[in-house]
Amino acid sequence: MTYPFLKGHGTRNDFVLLPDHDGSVHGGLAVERVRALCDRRAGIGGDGVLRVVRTAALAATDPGAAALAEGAEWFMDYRNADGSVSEMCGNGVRVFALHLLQEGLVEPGTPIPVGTRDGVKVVTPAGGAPEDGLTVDMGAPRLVGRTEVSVGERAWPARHVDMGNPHAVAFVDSLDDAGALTEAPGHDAGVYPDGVNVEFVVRRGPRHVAMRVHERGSGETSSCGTGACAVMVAAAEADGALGSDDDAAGAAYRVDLPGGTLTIALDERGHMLMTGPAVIVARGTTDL
Ligand SMILES: N[C@@H](CCC[C@H](N)C(=O)O)C(=O)O
Repeated sequence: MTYPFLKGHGTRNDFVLLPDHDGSVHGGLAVERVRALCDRRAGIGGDGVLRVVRTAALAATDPGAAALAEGAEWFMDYRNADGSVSEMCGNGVRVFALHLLQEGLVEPGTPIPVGTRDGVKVVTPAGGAPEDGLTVDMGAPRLVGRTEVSVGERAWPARHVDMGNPHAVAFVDSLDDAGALTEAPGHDAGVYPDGVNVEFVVRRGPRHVAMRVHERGSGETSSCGTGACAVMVAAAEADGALGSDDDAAGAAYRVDLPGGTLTIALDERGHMLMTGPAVIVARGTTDL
């Protein structure tokens, strides 16, 4: 059986998109199929899969997820490259919205609500061509507690940030300190029973940071949108810019990643607004 796919990326965090509007093709998206599609040598290659399904159609197989997406016609059913499910993908949701726009599945020029397992995220073209920039209302971050991460013999204090999915943000002296990142960094399994995305961060200037990320379920990636938001809020907190006179509200942080740059601001509601590019690079059919 062959079925359609697209390939896209946001700051080089890359995804295989599977159109499955009525849920009839990939209803129970199998772990093995996700792994085969994401395989960089034997498959299409990607950090994850974005199944494009109508929320109404998802209700038949995953009523819990569909209930979280009330009000959104389209649902981003996200899987990591190892087949595991995550609540949210910040780069993925921009690519997903671009796909909806390019296929005429949503009204151009209006905000696009996208259902996710972390609720509805609203995506808006930032001005100009949508490929150049889309802004996502990522909702309010939760600063949960303090923890520790490690690579080999080295350990760092880390901030536990919940962006719908779990993050540990560690400030380091150099991005090289994290080494090759071929394995998941050590972390407290009591704090993160379902695994964690780990960000290593350095300062580049006022409201300007750079980071690397090891993603749960995908390994080191070139970018992570939820991770960049977690880093921004940890940096703003460390700057004393949360809830003070020098409030971070409205002021954007620049977050450099190996795959590009994301801009993240906190609005007056405490919601994070993440802006970055999205690209569709290929489309075709596959029998993987
Ligand atoms: N790359 C994504 C995050 C994808 C999910 C993550 N690996 C997890 O398991 O939580 C992003 O851009 O946010």
